[in-house]
Amino acid sequence: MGEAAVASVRITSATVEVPLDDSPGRTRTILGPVDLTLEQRRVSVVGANGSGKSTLLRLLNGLVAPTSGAVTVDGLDTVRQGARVRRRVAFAFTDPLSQLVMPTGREDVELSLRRRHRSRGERRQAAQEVLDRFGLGHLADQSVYDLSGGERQLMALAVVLATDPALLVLDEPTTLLDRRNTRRLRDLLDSLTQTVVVATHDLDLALVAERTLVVDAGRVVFDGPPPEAVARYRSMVDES
Ligand SMILES: Nc1ncnc2c1ncn2[C@@H]1O[C@H](COP(=O)(O)OP(=O)(O)OP(=O)(O)O)[C@@H](O)[C@H]1O
Repeated sequence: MGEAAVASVRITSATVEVPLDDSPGRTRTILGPVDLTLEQRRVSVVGANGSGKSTLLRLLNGLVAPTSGAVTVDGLDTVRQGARVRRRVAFAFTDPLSQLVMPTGREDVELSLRRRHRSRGERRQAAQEVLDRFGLGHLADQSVYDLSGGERQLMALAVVLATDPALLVLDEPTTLLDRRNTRRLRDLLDSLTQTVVVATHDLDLALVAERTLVVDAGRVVFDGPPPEAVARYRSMVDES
């Protein structure tokens, strides 16, 4: 596999507001304003529960549209050019069952590959290669409901990586993984040529990045080297 170009993400004065249930017509700002240009191959995002990490991540492939401001990936606007953005940006959800829509992993990987390989035979072969690369070949035909949580999480990752996206966005990818599979996932991320943005509560995983964002109450409160970011986040947790 060749050295892929690093994806360029630009977030300009972006806010995300949601309606207030008890006050019709009024909104609450859950993120922003955020101004960021991400051009590193590995970016991690840390922050407490409810701080806004998932919302920030969801801006990157248009799953969430900014209420004000704009988000572009490689110059493509996530709202106006959403379909093109989503072909470049793969999003892996915390809950793998949000990702796995077919009865088996093999069928799910084949579904991911439907645009790339029109012929059934080619698609089957390409799917097998993806499954083998992830060490999931032996689980390919098992019902996704019968996989363990960790196996399911790895299968969901194989499904999103099958299309070879330019940018991979991972929302807490290790929550269901044991130590061995966490290490496997870390090695896998290491081996990827794609740009990866990962939100995580696993601070060891957060450290395997070139840049780390700390999110607190909807704001990016620190943006810099991972060790400093993790230290900053730890001190915030200790103070609270
Ligand atoms: N569609 C929505 N409508 C209302 N509130 C929302 C919506 N999406 C997110 N929120 C709220 O915005 C805040 C940030 O949520 P978000 O999921 O981004 O946090 P997070 O940092 O990813 O949390 P966690 O670590 O628990 O996954 C939370 O208070 C959440 O309840």
